[in-house]
Amino acid sequence: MEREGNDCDVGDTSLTASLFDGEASVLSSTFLLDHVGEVTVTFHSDRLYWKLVGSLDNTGFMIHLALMLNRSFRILSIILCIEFVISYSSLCKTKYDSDRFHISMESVQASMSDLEADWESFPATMIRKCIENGSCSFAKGFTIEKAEINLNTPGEMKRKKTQMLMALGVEMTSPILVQKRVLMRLVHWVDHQKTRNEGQLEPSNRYMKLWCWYGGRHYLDISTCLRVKYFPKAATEIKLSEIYAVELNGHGSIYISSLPPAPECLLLGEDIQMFRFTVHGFIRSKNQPSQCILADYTFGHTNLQVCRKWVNQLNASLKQEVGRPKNLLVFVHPRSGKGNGCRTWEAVAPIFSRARVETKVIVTERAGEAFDVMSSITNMELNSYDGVVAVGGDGFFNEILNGFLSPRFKAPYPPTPSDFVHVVKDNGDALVNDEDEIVAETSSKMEDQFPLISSPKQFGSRISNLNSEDKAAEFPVPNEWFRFGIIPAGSTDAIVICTTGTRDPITSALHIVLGKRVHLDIAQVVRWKMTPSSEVEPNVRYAASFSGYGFYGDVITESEKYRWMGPTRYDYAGTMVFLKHRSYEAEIAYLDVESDEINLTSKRDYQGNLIRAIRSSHMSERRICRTNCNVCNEKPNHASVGVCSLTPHLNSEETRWARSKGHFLSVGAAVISCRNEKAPDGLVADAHLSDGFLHLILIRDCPHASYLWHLTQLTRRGGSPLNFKFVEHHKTPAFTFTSSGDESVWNVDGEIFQAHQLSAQVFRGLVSMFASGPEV
Ligand SMILES: Nc1ncnc2c1ncn2[C@@H]1O[C@H](COP(=O)(O)OP(=O)(O)OP(=O)(O)O)[C@@H](O)[C@H]1O
Repeated sequence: MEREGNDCDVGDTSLTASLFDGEASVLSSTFLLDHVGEVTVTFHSDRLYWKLVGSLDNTGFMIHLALMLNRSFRILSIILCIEFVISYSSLCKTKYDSDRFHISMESVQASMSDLEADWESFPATMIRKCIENGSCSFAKGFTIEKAEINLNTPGEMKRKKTQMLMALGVEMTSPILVQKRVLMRLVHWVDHQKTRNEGQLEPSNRYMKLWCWYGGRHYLDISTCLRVKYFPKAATEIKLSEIYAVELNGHGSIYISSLPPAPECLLLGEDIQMFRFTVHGFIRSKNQPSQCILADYTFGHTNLQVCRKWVNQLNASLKQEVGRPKNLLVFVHPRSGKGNGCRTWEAVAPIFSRARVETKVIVTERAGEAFDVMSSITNMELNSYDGVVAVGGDGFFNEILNGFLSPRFKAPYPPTPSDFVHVVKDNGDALVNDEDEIVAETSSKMEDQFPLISSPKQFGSRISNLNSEDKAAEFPVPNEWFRFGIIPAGSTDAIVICTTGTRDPITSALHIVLGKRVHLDIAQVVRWKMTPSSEVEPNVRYAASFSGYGFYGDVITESEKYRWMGPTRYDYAGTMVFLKHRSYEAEIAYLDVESDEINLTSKRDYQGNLIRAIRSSHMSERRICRTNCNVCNEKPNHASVGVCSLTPHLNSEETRWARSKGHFLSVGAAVISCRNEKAPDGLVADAHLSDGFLHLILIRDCPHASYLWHLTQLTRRGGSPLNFKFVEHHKTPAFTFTSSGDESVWNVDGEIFQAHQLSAQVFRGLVSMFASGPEV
């Protein structure tokens, strides 16, 4: 086989951080493929290999010390630092030979004479010694590698060494990228040698591991070194699934750290001009595992073809990654949250362009625009997208969701008890989205001052548009392929926190371009209203996170008056509403579903509800929703098809209507946990993204102080907001609500919805999100 390339060494040169909006940092590591010393790349004409050895430079060392000193255990830190510095300096004094063999272990030093006497016999001698002595510990990824690494001798000598290594049977034969792991394998020469004949060593394949490198001379796994824990900023291995882009960077400078013996020279380095390519990936924040931090690895090589080959091969592999979007529709709400919508999009847009995801961006100019676009877009056009991205808050996402579902999702209205006042003639069979109803909905929304629809005329034109186009192209809902993404820019961002585990635009953007997928329950909330002609008029709204009446409705109404305050308006409005302490009379009927998990007590009186609440708070400790959540992935027992498969708990044989009646400070129905920065565990810590249940939380009228205590519990991590006598918590697939006397309004995903009579149900996993659930 023609041996076309070189064995190249790569030096980790710089770790720079730049802040993203004060929340996430962008990390950039630069590696260099050349004869520098730390990372080896063995390049064959048909296959590529490299080994990366990360380095902790002096800056990293100093930062590490500073961080340690900053911690509260000062004395301990100082002792450790002293130990560290002593060990560090002693390590720095270790000699190494002129061929840059980095020997740091005594057992290896014993072989120095072999090495110095006859370099070319060194690998063979060393390997033999390893076998004979059984000293694999020092040989592991260590000694022999260095024989390979040390090919920075120019000319004839290098060729000789190469030939010798090949003669030793160390030719790399395993194709890279086969295992969907990349960058590439740490070639481990001595691992399996005992089972093989001496002299016939073959490399075993290991995932790339970055060996931290102290002082330019010592290969040490720093995470265990000197009893000081160090987590390198660069990933220790990168899976192909974690790479979102690879691109050629053209000719440019690469900073190479110097590798002279003296430690002070580590600060020195030089820029070398060469061809470069960058692998864009991410690492996880060590404090917050859900948060992804961009990590770019830039490689340089003097030969452009080498870079091209790498880029092409990596891109070819990335193309085979399933589920990655290619074309997205993006809505940007410029005034969302603190008015950062556009800036947020600008910050993440490069991630999309690097990943070669096409985006059609619509910056909204008014409330309701995203709804109009989503509801009027033809199915044919929608089919050309892999999903829709909302750059904004929960309310904005809700608008897009409603625009998407209203004209397309055909489902029965929620079930109601037989005495529910407005039983619709075809209760259970009616489909919510016929044209007449959409028009009726329009007028109702106008009445509510809900801003989704600008004018009935405009909506009328949408309907005719749908009529002609929809017949041509089908757009099934639920739709496995089509997904929603949220780049958080709002005031609360509860949906994004629950689906990605963090409130970070970079993480959300990565979840989108990497094609993550998680199913999300959606609540259908129907307001029933008598028209002047005495007809019952339903008005449907979909909610992805929370619908609340009373306190929650009053807060949203009040906060709208203070929108100019930005996100602080919720605190201000919340305080005002809390001080008023208003309760509202209502009757709630909910479907009580028999299930092992949720039927915790047979008592259904007031006290019984208390017991249930306590037990369910215990449950929450055990079954928190997370990435690959077992509860969300559980298949329902009932094998139902079509829309019925979305309401598995309604099909359960053991269902009955239970009721609660009285004065309530609030009535809330949470689809998901609704975690946010104010309520770190959310309203319901054990709510799941896709279990087909609503969490009905009824707060009965109670003394002011008790209510304050309940609210305080909400703001605490590990608090028990449901563990109160006046709190009822029911896990249900459907409920109805009827108010009497003075009325509040409903707050549906942060938007006002007026309803005196309402029925609701949840559709399990109705939509898919570009997210993977929280890493908890
Ligand atoms: N260009 C616009 N101007 C004014 N309002 C808009 C515009 N675009 C969208 N909206 C409306 O603003 C409402 C609130 O938006 P959004 O949810 O993004 O912000 P927020 O209320 O600050 O955040 P959160 O919902 O997370 O608390 C949405 O319901 C949407 O209808």
